[in-house]
Amino acid sequence: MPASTANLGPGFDSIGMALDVWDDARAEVTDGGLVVEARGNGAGEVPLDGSHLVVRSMRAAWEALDVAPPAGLELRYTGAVPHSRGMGSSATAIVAGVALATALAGHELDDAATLAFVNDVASSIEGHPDNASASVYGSVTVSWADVLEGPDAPRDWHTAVLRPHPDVVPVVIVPAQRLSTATARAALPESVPLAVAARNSGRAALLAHAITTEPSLLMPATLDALHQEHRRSAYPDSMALVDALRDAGVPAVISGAGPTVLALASRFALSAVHDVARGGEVLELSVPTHGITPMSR
Ligand SMILES: Nc1ncnc2c1ncn2[C@@H]1O[C@H](COP(=O)(O)OP(=O)(O)OP(=O)(O)O)[C@@H](O)[C@H]1O
Ligand SMILES: N[C@@H](CCO)C(=O)O
Repeated sequence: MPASTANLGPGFDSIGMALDVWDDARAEVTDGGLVVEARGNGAGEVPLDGSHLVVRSMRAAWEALDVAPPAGLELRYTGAVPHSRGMGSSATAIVAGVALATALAGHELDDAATLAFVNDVASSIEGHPDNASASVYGSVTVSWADVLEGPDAPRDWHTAVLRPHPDVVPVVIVPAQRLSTATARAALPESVPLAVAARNSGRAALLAHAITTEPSLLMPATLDALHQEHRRSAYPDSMALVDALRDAGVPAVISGAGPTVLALASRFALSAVHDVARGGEVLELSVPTHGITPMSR
């Protein structure tokens, strides 16, 4: 399962993009007991019992499938996605759990209906679909729920997959600082004025056009009115870097709930990103055109 970046500016809780950093998860049914092994990012930090996020996600998937969990389970997880940085680690882990459980229940992970199920269940567990859908499908994803109103209404999540323009190079600048999504979400207002929502809708629609077809419009297309300014005090250094990159002509945003910064650089602007972002961990990535990748043993 790949990492992901969410929002891309105005696509709050809707638009995501897969990033070429991969977690690896393997599971085997056993006669009894639970064994969890965690390697790489998260090792020594995440619980190794039934409260592990992947195990919880597997249980939720079996419940949604109306399938009894097996007597025993061995889970081996190797994490490359950094935790609590804005690169979708929790969604990657949730997608892994739902995908593994669905495969163990006998469903083929390259089947469109199975992927739609994994996408729906994983997005429901995460609470918003932007990261999960990108990890499921790869590429750029636009996700929506069947219901438009009522925060507690049951949702069925759906996703359209867009192919990013080949000139768009995602560059992430990953700070050492961590920020949990829950903390970042607590900084957001309950509601916004209609005029602000309308302006943001226009930018989000423009983003879908710019990232697929006309990258020269990415600067106006990545301007967000819903979340970044409200969270500025939670990641002041990242916002200063976003501002500096935009001043240098590079479309830059906060990646997900931060504090990682995402620059959507054209191939010609990569040196500008490196000049402005000097000091941070700068990773030039690609966008995988596939998400969950089943591997035979
Ligand atoms: N591979 C994993 N195994 C177990 N738990 C994980 C794993 N990956 C993430 N988590 C849990 O999710 C938490 C991070 O989730 P959080 O939503 O705060 O950040 P994120 O998903 O990395 O960033 P963002 O949602 O902004 O992209 C970790 O602290 C850990 O509890
Ligand atoms: N849309 C989410 C992404 C992080 O999980 C947010 O910004 O809170």
